[in-house]
Amino acid sequence: MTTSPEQKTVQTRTNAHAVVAVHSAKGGVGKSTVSVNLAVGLAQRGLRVGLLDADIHGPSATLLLGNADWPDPGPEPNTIHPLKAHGIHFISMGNIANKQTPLIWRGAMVHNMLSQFYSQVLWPELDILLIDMPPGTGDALLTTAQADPPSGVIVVSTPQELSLLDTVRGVRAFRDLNVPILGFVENMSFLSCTGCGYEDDLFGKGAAEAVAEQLGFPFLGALPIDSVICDSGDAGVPFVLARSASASVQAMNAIVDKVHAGLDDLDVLGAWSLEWAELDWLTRVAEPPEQREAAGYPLRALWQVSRDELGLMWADGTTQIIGTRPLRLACPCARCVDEISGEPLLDPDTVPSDITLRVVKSVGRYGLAPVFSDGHKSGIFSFPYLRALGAPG
Ligand SMILES: Nc1ncnc2c1ncn2[C@@H]1O[C@H](COP(=O)(O)OP(=O)(O)OP(=O)(O)O)[C@@H](O)[C@H]1O
Repeated sequence: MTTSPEQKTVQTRTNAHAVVAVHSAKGGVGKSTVSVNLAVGLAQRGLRVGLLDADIHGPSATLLLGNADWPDPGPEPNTIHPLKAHGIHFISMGNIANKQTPLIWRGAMVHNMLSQFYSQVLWPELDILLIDMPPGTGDALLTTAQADPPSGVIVVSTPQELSLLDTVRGVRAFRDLNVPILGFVENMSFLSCTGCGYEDDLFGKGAAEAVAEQLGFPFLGALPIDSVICDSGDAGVPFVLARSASASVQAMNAIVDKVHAGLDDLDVLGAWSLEWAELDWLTRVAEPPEQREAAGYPLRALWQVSRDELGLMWADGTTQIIGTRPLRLACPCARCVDEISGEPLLDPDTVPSDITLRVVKSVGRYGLAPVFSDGHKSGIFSFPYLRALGAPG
């Protein structure tokens, strides 16, 4: 994965309690099919769901959701409203590009377009924003991580050896960005004969599950090869909406239930944050929901000590005070630290001496994501990393 010089901080208007990426390192394995059905399935369970189709070269959401309308313009120049379909909000290049437009774009153009999906789409408040990632581990992955660091990633793979090799590569890329893997979905797992029910393990059913187990990640479920999945995709009606007892609909619903339960476990839906203030900072204290402490959450409170100092109280009662500039200089994200060598990439002279914070958001159960006043926000600071940053105050 490379950082091109054109890449800049991405401003975002996303307004979601949780951002979850759906990724497959290999193309055509059914990642968009899983994304769309997961989004609609979670909406059926009462969540406010958005879907950002980040596959700029090969957008699918427009077709799979059956809405090819142009987005309505927003009240401010260069802003648009997301589209709606089957109870979710979504945006896709397929709703913006002319069908005849060849989508052969350079990395920087993809980055710019994707950044606009974050900065110019007027997302409503969402419980969860799913990002349908393009295949591979290219620039889109970095743009996504910079714009709004995902709380987790769902990995989609078919069971073939070749697909799994790529999948492991993709998992490493997310691990380097400190994004936790929420689980694996095995698509096109087997072929079931609608006549006699005979199952043909065409590609080696269970291989993706075995890899998930080997790597220590949850397995979310397997989807069969089913013409209903393909036909409903072509018809723009997600198959999870079918009121049928078919094996694929049941399997998809089981996957949605597991993801839903996983979001609760990760506490991403009960996300909390601390808004920073220029004045009046003594009133700025944020406390995580009480039940978290019982569940072993390591942080008891977060507060603004002064204009440029952040206070943390850990569950064992110790407090720690960290200056906002040292915090910015310690950012562990892929733009500030070389992913492979671990060498620092951030030039300290580029960090303003009077830097402060705008907001500090919780990320799952494992850390905090600060948004700094210079616009930088791609760093996820795990709790152990934060604790190691400074002696208790
Ligand atoms: N389990 C399945 N059974 C039958 N057809 C499927 C299944 N999963 C996906 N498909 C079909 O395979 C095609 C590719 O699926 P999809 O677009 O979801 O893959 P993708 O991984 O997102 O592709 P891309 O790499 O282009 O982003 C679509 O026509 C879809 O309907």
